[in-house]
Amino acid sequence: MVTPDEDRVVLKIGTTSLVTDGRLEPEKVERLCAAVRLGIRAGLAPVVVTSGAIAIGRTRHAALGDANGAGQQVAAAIGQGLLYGALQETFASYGLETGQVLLTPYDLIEADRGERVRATFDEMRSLGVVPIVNENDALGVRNNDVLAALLSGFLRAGLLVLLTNVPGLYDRDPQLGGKATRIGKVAELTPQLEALAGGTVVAGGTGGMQMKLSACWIATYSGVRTVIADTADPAVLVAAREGADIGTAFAPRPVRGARPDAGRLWRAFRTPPRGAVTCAPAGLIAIEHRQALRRIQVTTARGQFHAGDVVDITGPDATLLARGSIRYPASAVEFGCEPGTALLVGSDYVRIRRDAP
Ligand SMILES: N[C@@H](CCC(=O)OP(=O)(O)O)C(=O)O
Repeated sequence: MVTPDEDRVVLKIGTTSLVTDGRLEPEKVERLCAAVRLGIRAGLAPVVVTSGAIAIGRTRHAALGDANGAGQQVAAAIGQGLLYGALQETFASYGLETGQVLLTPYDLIEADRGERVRATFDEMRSLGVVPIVNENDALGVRNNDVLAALLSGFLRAGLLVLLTNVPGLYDRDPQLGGKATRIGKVAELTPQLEALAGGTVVAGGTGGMQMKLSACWIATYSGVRTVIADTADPAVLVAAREGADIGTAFAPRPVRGARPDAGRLWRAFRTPPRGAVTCAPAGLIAIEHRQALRRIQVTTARGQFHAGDVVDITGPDATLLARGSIRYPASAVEFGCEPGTALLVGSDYVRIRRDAP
């Protein structure tokens, strides 16, 4: 059992907040260092997650300008050393020792790797070394918003700050024109809110607002308060920690019992569902109480899923209630299972709505 660590904060900064035309902008790096130093002086233990390796590597090697797949991974492999080297030097000029940690989500999901990751972060903290994290992109490029969210839950951080080049989440995509209003606080992230606001694209980054909202699902379901804010202010970390009105703040989701681990959250929010099962009334109650969903509590199954695949669990009106890994293939659900067979137990799924009907 890991205890919550309110002073630990994860600060994720995107490519556009550090890099312009394929080069690190010294002023932007200084602003990041200033934010981290202010946070440390206020008693926080920041963990920095930075992007930028791919953009820097593309500029360094002419053949990689618009490469995808393995070429993009090579760009990251070239750029990562340059990115970290420059960050380490600038942080040092602010009196801060840093250490580079390259991770994949699986390092947080798989138990034995996770233990070593945790030990490294704990030791860095006790030695006053600021971790500078990036995805280990040479092995496959995913997204740092999501990695930062998984890491914040894994470390039981008190706060996740996602820095970007927009001031927060808007009630409609500002790029569509017309009046868009920043949403200051989100008490509960819902699929409806995500659909409303999720189209906002962050130029130059890999994910845009949609990816940030995926990260918000993961972090808030891990019990971590999450703030999306722009990079303009070095006081951002302290302000976010104090609950000031900056960007968009997402309240952590109250969780009954054990918080979902990184693997369950990864499956619920980042693994495309291979099918869906529809609940009968008794199934709705089972999901509401995070109990096993049994065959008799399901009316229909859709999709060609296999045992272990991720499926949506929906109400009769197709409302998404939960998502998780089903224990039986579609064929067994349709024809073979005994009525009492548990298709998913409580630790196999994450409820998506707080108040399932
Ligand atoms: N890990 C990659 C960036 C991946 C990523 O999520 O980028 P961004 O959307 O700019 O935060 C890199 O260092 O270039």
